[in-house]
Amino acid sequence: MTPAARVAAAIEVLDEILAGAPAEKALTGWARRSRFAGSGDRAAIRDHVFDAIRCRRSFAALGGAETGRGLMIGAMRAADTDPAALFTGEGHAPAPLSAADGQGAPPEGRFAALDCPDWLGPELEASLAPDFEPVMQALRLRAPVTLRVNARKADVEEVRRALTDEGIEAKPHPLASMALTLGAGARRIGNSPLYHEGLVEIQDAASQAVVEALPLRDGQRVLDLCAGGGGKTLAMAARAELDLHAFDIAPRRMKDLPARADRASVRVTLHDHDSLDRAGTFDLVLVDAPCSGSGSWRRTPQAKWDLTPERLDELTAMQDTVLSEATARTAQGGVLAYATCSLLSRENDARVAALRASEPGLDLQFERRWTPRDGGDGFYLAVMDRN
Ligand SMILES: C[S@@+](CC[C@H](N)C(=O)[O-])C[C@H]1O[C@@H](n2cnc3c(N)ncnc32)[C@H](O)[C@@H]1O
Repeated sequence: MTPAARVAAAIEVLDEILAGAPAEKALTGWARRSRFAGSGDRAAIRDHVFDAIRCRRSFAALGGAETGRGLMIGAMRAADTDPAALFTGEGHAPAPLSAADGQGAPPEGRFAALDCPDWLGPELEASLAPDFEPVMQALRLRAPVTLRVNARKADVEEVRRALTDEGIEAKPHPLASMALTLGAGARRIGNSPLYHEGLVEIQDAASQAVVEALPLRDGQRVLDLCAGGGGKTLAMAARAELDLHAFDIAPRRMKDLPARADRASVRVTLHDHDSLDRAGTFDLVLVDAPCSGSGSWRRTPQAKWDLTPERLDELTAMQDTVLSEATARTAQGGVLAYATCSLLSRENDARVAALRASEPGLDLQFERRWTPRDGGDGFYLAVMDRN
């Protein structure tokens, strides 16, 4: 496909997303209908689409309309490229610009220029203080692909060399000891034997840093109470000889965890409600809570625009519920760890303060925050001792 045909395809996909389709579904649907497209085309179209969703507000202003076409015109203007170069109408290119496209103008106001929803801007700014603008700018850019080397099976240097032999550039990431950030060739990682044999997992560097900060020791009985796909479960398993248990309120989210654990050569006991109730208390309980995901908006940019004040209220209520469940499952003398990939104080330290006000006997050992400026997703971690 020509560069212009890729832009035309991105416009088609973006229109579906703006009409309410989830981004992944719209991209997969387009790929199924377009067998002529190669993997390079699909990757380029995906990049156009995700870049445009991340910068939806500013690109729509620059492009003169919040449509697929307007966003792609805006994207080109944001990159100081004349859209007329690709909007030619020739072959499969988008139609030439006309009066109907409007003029476009720079986004009005600070929050619009930062691609931040107006209603959330003040709260994000209060939470991030002087980091607000640089963090919002960072959220407008693509996130790197980062691997976690499975310490049970390999070391970082050995994996880096093997990746180089496969033509995939990789370099250590400063946030976590087992993290490798991929450069050229990153898209090939899904086909790499290193991945299929469980030597590496794809995991954000700050997500790895959260697990590295946990006070894990051999022999502990540990519960990952919000296990989801098990990213942090497996990272914990690689750190120490644990008696490791996993639960998620939506059990289907854990469906790949047994196969992933096998591949990584670790053991995890999966629970349903009944077995968890019979399992007693744990030396360490990790709550990787459902949240706004504001720290990972680079990867899931649609979530930035879909979040509403009502949904944020629901999420904080869920965080309080899961934290009080987790406290009850933490042994006396044990550790309760609370993590989110949110940048909002309301979902982070404010939830910990509310919990400690209602549950006496929880001492705060430490809190840490990461933002995309550190090179990974935004994360928050609080580690508490239960006395
Ligand atoms: C941020 S995700 C977890 C991601 C996962 N830990 C990882 O590293 O891949 C939050 C998870 O919490 C689950 N969840 C929400 N409320 C819960 C509850 N009350 N108890 C247990 N899990 C819950 C959701 O289904 C979701 O899978």
